[in-house]
Amino acid sequence: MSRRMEHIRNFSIIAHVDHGKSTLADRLMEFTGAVEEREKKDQLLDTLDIERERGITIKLQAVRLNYKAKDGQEYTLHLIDTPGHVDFGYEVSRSLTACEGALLLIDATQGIEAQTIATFWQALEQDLEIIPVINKIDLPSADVERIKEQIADVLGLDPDEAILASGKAGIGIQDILEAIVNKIPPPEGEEDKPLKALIFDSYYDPYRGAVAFVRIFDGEVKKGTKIKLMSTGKEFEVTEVGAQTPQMTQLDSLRAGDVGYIAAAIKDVRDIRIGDTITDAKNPTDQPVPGFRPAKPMVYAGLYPTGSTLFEDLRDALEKYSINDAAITYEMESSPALGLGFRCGFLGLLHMEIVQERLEREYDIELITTAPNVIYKVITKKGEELEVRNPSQMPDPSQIDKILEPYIEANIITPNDYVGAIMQLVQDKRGIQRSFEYIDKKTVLLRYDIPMAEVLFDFHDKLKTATRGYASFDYEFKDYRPGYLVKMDIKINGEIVDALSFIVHRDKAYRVGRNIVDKMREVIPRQLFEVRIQAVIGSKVVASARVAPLRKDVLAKCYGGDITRKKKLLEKQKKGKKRMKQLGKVELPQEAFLSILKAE
Ligand SMILES: Nc1nc2c(ncn2[C@@H]2O[C@H](COP(=O)(O)OP(=O)(O)OP(=O)(O)O)[C@@H](O)[C@H]2O)c(=O)[nH]1
Repeated sequence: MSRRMEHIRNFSIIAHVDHGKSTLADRLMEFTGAVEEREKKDQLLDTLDIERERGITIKLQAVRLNYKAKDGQEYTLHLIDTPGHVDFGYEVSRSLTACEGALLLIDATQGIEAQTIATFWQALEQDLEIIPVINKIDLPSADVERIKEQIADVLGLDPDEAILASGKAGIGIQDILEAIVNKIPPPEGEEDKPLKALIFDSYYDPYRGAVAFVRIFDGEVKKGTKIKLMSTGKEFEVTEVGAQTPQMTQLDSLRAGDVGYIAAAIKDVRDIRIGDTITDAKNPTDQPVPGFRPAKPMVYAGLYPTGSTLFEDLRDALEKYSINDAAITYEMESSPALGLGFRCGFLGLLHMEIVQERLEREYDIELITTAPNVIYKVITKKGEELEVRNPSQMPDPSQIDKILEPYIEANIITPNDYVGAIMQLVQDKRGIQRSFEYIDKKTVLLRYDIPMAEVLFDFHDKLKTATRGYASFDYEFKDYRPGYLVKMDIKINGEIVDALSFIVHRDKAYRVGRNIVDKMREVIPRQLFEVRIQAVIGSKVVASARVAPLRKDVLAKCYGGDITRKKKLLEKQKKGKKRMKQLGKVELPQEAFLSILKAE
């Protein structure tokens, strides 16, 4: 190891949502002079507006800090940010691979929560040096002793090693920096070996093209280096390397142990795959960083243009949008009911919401989204295995041997008073309890296997309601298991609307069918004729309802006189129509497509 590398430390901050990660990161930058107080913007690490609004970190980034330690030495610290949501779990694991250590932040008023444990395990798997930090000790309700017990009992770490801190009040900041320098080992690797760089994040920059955030394990990269992306074999010439300080700052080179960015006039962000290894095209490494896997969508939904948006507008918007989001997949799909649109794959529901919101806001697109669904695997009687991403494409039951559905492994942490309510809720979601463990006198860690389809929509909300917001929840994909599943179709005035078909467990089919038609009756506006809604399995009607026809024309109320009033009324009607889709004669609002999700 070179002397230079002895003075580098690479670390992340891991925490449950809202335990104060961004605030602490800002404080560390401020303390080390990376940002002046006056130029400090609200939470610098979260760049996109939408993230700021939602208070969630989506894109990983890496900031270089210079710290003069008490031992008199100058250190280069790389703070690697990790996304705070379960949809981005793979990205979290990749950014941890780029580090040698992690600060495990625990809110002193909340204690250990589900995501604390999930990220702790991820950090352990990567063999990171973990420094526990008890945060928000400035709050009167901080209970440091309780947190210390949890650190010992649940995480098996030495509670005396925990640093007491407050990102907000600026307490313990220097202690944290000293611990980073003294406890986290410097990076290993060799500058003389062929280039080996792990991509842990990417983004699209209008000037630089697609930019890769990397950790260099071996070798060196600089402007002019011909690089190769190992998963695809594609080659590019580097135009710029640098680090965020936190501004994008150009450097002469990045060498073993460093963290920074590489730009190489790459037009498509999909060429920069998170987890992939970059090497020198002329002198390649023989061993990529292990653990690469392509981003895999877990949830699919149909996106269809509506209102004044045309199919071409949506296609253009998706093309532009996906330049900046390598995780989204989309392919054209044609629905007899909705016309031309796209079947899009997302990492999870949050990812889907973000995409939808950004398409609407940044590209001025009006959309109808069909209910999201998981990917089913179908084993046919002939023994073939099919992947079904759109329920309406489920093969005929006579050809199906088995349908398999994805399961997640969920961790729920809750005060013991709510255990009964949670068990009830999870049972209703077809969950299977795996373990039950007290993590302190009043707090329980429950582990379940639950079909992913059951937690897709409102599980988190229901859990929060059932526990008055006290329980926390985290999950990861586990495996595929056979389920007693059937396809349910919805008929509107006798016609099946393919975009409303979905897969349901046989035991719940009647209840769900009933609830859906009732829900749809509420949301479908009255029209000039009767609208009949039926839920059917094959040819069997499970439930039905009707929306009575409108009697009066809306304008009839105006007695033909007042023009402005008439205009206003028409205006109002137009607005109400915004997210409607015409199906033959019937108009369906967006809510009707999502009724399925609320029909449990
Ligand atoms: N009293 C007090 N409040 C804090 C402290 N640190 C953060 N907060 C507050 O806690 C809330 C969450 O802080 P963030 O820094 O946004 O938390 P985060 O963990 O980055 O949240 P995500 O990015 O959503 O994961 C904010 O309202 C902060 O002002 C602290 O040390 N003391």
